[in-house]
Amino acid sequence: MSGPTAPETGAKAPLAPPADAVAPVRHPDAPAPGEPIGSHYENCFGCGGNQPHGLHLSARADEGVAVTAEFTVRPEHQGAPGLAHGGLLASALDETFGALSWLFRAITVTGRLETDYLLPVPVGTVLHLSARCEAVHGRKYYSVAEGRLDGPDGPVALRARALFIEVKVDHFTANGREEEINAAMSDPDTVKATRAFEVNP
Ligand SMILES: CCCCCCCCCCCCCCCC(=O)SCCNC(=O)CCNC(=O)[C@H](O)C(C)(C)COP(=O)(O)OP(=O)(O)OC[C@H]1O[C@@H](n2cnc3c(N)ncnc32)[C@H](O)[C@@H]1OP(=O)(O)O
Repeated sequence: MSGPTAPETGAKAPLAPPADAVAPVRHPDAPAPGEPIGSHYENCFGCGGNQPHGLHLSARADEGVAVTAEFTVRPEHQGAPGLAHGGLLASALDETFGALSWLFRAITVTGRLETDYLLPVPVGTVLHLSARCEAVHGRKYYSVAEGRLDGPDGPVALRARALFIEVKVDHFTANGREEEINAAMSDPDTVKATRAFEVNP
């Protein structure tokens, strides 16, 4: 019987940008600093309003190529009694990194995500997240994030690095289950969010 395979080492492994990576550019049509970044999909576990047990994370554009986000840890998010599940906290970071797409206006998906857990996060906490893109290399976007307890200046509970990879809309249409793809394509809000990326390649 074969067991899990470790992540690749070598070219795919590092989360530090290569020496010839460039600084990310804030798109001229990016939301203004402080402006909310709406949900990209109502059924998204991270930001959708249609997921009763989802994170309901709300993100805002920040200065530069950066975002802030908040979510409240609820009882359905527990791992140990009264504490948030670690994988769920990684989801919150993942969603926050995903929101950076609206700043540089390219659709990106998680290639790699690394999280340091510094403090336990109790149920009831309002987790304040922030993410910033540091560098771009071709289709690869290198970013950092952190999560603080109960305020933007609260204790740091999470630190993360991520590599997101740019994809086109057909990444979703070719791979997603047909019934959800068809429903999404008939939802004007999802189509509008998708078009924003298509007309700004
Ligand atoms: C109709 C409805 C529309 C809806 C419109 C919605 C739009 C808005 C959605 C936003 C959603 C956000 C939500 C939160 C973010 C998620 O949660 S996204 C979901 C989780 N992530 C995924 O499912 C991704 C799964 N992985 C894949 O699909 C493929 O591996 C990828 C990432 C697309 C890459 O595959 P590929 O396009 O064939 O590219 P590939 O040549 O392998 O790699 C490109 C480069 O990246 C590097 N790379 C790739 N993977 C890795 C890795 N794991 N580690 C290191 N380097 C890597 C390669 O080495 C290569 O480097 P270079 O050679 O260019 O230097």
